[in-house]
Amino acid sequence: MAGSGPCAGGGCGGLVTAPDWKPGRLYEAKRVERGIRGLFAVLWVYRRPFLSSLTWASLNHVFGIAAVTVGAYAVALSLTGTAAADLVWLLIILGVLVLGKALAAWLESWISHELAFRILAEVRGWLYRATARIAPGGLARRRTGELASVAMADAEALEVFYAHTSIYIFTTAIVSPVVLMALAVFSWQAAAVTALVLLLALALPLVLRRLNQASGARVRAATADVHTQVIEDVQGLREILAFGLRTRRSAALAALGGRLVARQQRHGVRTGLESALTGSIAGIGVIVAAAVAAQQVADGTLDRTLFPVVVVLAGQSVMPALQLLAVTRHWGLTAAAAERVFDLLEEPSPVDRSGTRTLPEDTVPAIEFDNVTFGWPDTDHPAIEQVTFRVEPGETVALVGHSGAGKSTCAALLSRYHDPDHGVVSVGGVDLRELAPGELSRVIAPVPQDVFLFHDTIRANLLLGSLDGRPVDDEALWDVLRTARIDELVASLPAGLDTVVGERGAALSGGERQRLALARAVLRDAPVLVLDESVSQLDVLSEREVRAALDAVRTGRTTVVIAHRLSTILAADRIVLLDQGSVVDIGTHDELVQRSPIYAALIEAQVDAATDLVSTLGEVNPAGEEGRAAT
Ligand SMILES: Nc1ncnc2c1ncn2[C@@H]1O[C@H](COP(=O)(O)OP(=O)(O)OP(=O)(O)O)[C@@H](O)[C@H]1O
Repeated sequence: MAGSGPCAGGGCGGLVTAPDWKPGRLYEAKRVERGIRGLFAVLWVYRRPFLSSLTWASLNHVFGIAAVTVGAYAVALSLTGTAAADLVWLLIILGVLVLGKALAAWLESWISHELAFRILAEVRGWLYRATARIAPGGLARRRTGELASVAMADAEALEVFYAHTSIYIFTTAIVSPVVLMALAVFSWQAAAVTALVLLLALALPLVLRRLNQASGARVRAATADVHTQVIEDVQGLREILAFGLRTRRSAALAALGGRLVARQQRHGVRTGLESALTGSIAGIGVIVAAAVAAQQVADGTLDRTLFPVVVVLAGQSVMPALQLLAVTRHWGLTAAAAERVFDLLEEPSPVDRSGTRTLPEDTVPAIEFDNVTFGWPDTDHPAIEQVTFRVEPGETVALVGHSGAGKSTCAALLSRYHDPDHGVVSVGGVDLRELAPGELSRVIAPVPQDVFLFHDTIRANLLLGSLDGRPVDDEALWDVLRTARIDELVASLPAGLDTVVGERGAALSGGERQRLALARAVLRDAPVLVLDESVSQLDVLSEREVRAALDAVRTGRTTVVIAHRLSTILAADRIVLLDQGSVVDIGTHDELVQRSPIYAALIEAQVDAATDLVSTLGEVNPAGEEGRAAT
């Protein structure tokens, strides 16, 4: 887009590009609602192309009004007996004005739409960066569908404002007074009547603004609900089919759709009525102005050849306002969409990222929780309380405890999804809050339970681990695959590294996804690994492979693993035992078995589960062992 059109080069190409959302000067004005202030603040950023668009829009009006006025004057002259030859010069002027109007209309439409689409693209970029800034901690309260609705539908709804409303506001403010002044030259009485009626017509939407915005907000909220449910239903399609929920979910979606239609209808009827009313007021004003002018002609205070000119000018002075009033129908929706967009843009990050400290490269740091207390937002009790433990450089520590003990909360604090309410989490002796933004991801590689793989090739998914997107050759990729014990599988795939893994890695098994995630972490070469072990059952072979991969990957790294399986617990150097958010013991497996009844109970439960599994397998296939022994 940058290379073509009137926006290229000196036009929109010369735009001030805003790398991140920074409220403009106009934004500081507190008199108007935040969403609307935000809209104008963005316009301030793009003031140069906007001014260009506004100039062409004003010229479009001026040429149009002049053309109609000249035409009306020519008609009046011909009716009063002026020879056709004497009207030629008027017709030439008329032709020039008509051509000028066409050119101005074309340029106005071109620039204003290109400007609007550029702004929408920029707003989408800002929204994306805002989402990344507050993620993942700040996103917990928002549903994916709602976010998608803001980023797509609400952002899209701003187009009307940037391509039309903003221009019409200014053309009304510029053109109408100029035309009224021209009208006053011929009849100040007609000008006064028209001005009064114009103010009345414009005041109505302003007076009803709050009503309009409230009904617009209801429509946008209902739209977001529909989007959210559609996206959730697509994401949860497997569960919907598996549990036979199709009819129930369709009915719920239909109900949401019905509510949206009802709200849109009410909004449409209300705003339509408002438009009709304001249009009628303006129309009646022109009729009254014409009546005033007719009386002046009858009194002899206005030349009869100027009567059509007065009527035309009165009509044309309200034209920009009528255009504006036509789009103010959308105002409530635009304002509500803007409110939602700026809500997200300005949502504060749950963590302050202004730290500047770095850690020396090529060192393996220790991890320390020092008296850490943290409660999740919107909860009334801490998830972990006064947690203190240290993981020495190169050591593997397993966090162990019943469900809800606080293991994942510790991992979330280590990845800085949130900051502790009290106490300090540090790496290499540096409080995580003091680390420079990129440093945390250089030093700590998280391997989550629900590994996310993009619908892309194995190579592309692996390269996500490359620091700052540095190029990595195939040999290095095979090395990390070997370390994570997944090289043989990748080599056996028809397209090798170029095999597409499917949406969310659907073409791979749970164990393979985890090993790929481990390979990605190895590629990052972060000295600290935080692994949230999958709770879902892997088959014995997969578990063994993941186990071997983890053993290889954790060598030479400080590793914190949220352990759910006995084999992982046994492989750790030390164990931190959590219970109800507190550390109740720290030690080796042997030490804890000896002295901690909670730990002993946990291990017993694991052993019982394993025994149950073995006996179930025995019942299903009593000859299995012998059969295998014989082969
Ligand atoms: N995102 C969240 N928002 C609110 N509360 C949360 C959130 N995540 C965890 N909690 C709460 O914090 C407490 C500790 O949960 P946490 O997930 O850390 O335990 P866990 O030991 O990892 O459990 P599990 O083994 O079941 O994953 C629980 O009371 C849980 O309900």
